[in-house]
Amino acid sequence: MRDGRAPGRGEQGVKIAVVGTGYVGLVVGACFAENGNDVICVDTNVDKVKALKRGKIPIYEPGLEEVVKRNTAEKRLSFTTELAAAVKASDIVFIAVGTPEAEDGSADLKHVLGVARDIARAMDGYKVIVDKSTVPVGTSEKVREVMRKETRHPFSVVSNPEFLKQGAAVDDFLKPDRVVIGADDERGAALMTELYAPFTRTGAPVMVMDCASAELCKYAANAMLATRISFMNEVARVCELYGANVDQVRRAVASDNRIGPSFLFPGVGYGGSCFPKDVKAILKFSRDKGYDFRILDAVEDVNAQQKKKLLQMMKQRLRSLKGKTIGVWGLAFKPRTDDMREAPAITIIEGLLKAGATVQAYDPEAHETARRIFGNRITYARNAYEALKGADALALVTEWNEFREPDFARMKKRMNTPIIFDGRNIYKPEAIAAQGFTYYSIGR
Ligand SMILES: NC(=O)C1=CN([C@@H]2O[C@H](COP(=O)(O)OP(=O)(O)OC[C@H]3O[C@@H](n4cnc5c(N)ncnc54)[C@H](O)[C@@H]3O)[C@@H](O)[C@H]2O)C=CC1
Ligand SMILES: O=C(O)[C@H]1O[C@H](OP(=O)(O)OP(=O)(O)OC[C@H]2O[C@@H](n3ccc(=O)[nH]c3=O)[C@H](O)[C@@H]2O)[C@H](O)[C@@H](O)[C@@H]1O
Repeated sequence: MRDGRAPGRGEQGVKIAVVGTGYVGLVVGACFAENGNDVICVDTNVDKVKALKRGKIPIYEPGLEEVVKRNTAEKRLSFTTELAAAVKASDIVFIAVGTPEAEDGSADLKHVLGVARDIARAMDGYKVIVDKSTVPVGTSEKVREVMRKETRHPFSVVSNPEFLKQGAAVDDFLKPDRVVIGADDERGAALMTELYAPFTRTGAPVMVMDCASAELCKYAANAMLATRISFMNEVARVCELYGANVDQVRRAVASDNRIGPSFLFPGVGYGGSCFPKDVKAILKFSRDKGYDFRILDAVEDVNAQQKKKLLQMMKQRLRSLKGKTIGVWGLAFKPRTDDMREAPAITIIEGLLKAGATVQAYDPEAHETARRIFGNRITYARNAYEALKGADALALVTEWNEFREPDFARMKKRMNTPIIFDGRNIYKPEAIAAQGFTYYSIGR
């Protein structure tokens, strides 16, 4: 302990280390500091740590820069590559490193278990080791085993899955719907409940359970949300076959209190770093025990088809894509992030290029990420209108706010032919037709 106090919340808050300073770790570290705790963020990426020390945030996440800068200035938040020193200086150590998809679809635990081993080697007394990364059921036990081999000091292993969404991460973390704490001993559970007390003043429940249940909560929640999306994408397909309007169907279905409105928007399929890999992982660890999670097989399959949907629509309506110029609005997997992991835009753009089209793309935040994927195989416009210069059609892939009410006359002037393929159903078909555009959307 840095000041000899018992672990837990004192006048200075809790001493915390967060290992892994990515989309989750940086938000978690900054927000715990915001609530008065003393946080050291650790990452092996030297450039990232250097940049953070200079106050440069490596990702785009609304509101994060302000929280990081304030807490760094007030010396509650610091950054390092030295894991051992950070562990020694902390009572609670969060593991927030990546758990990418392995070749067989399982979550690759090499980073999590490697960090657990390094933490154990650095221990100098009782610590709570908290797994924040999304990990399959049974991982807490694996973490315990790895650590027991390396240290004689006592420790608690806690599973504390994270439910934040990119683009709203700071808000989601500061005002969670619930906090899940998986703990197999009371000491760890009590310290974690105390740590989260300031986040649950508005009445959000802290749910304490065994580690296995906590680990499964995360996958069940993500898989349920992914299921709703694939379900509505299938409803949209049926709407197309019968000339029904998926917007009207969605609103009516959503108004049932038992169903609710969230995550029922049809589109170009779900992307991001989590739904695709987490659906695959739950399928895999269910199958490992001989259980076939059939619904999720379908969810995955529907999503893979849906990612190609806009491309198929363009191929069908424009006849040939060879030699055509397509303006693409939106590259990130969702608005308010620069992240393109598993983004539908990748499938769509690769398909367009393969078919011989030229792509002029615009995204408010994701150009740097996109350059690492496409290099100069596409062009990056300075604004939404520039992406339409001489375009034979617009493909709207991500529903950034700035695309919702564009200057249609200006768009038309820029385009070769005024055709819009809307992958997110953000425009009203009648209104667009009145502006003189030919308009195609999903399930309407
Ligand atoms: N991105 C999201 O919105 C959410 C992600 N999660 C889960 O949180 C975990 C982390 O995800 P992201 O933050 O998106 O990943 P990320 O890839 O953005 O960040 C991971 C960070 O860990 C660092 N790292 C890797 N090995 C390390 C080591 N040995 N020591 C120190 N640092 C190390 C990397 O350099 C990187 O900065 C994953 O399990 C993910 O499924 C959970 C909820 C939301
Ligand atoms: O485990 C995670 O990493 C996180 O995964 C998702 O968060 P995130 O991937 O950041 O973004 P979402 O808002 O869930 O969107 C995921 C994808 O679904 C798509 N989506 C979402 C909602 C909808 O109605 N339709 C739809 O196609 C989005 O466009 C996006 O591609 C979950 O919402 C978070 O609760 C969870 O913590």
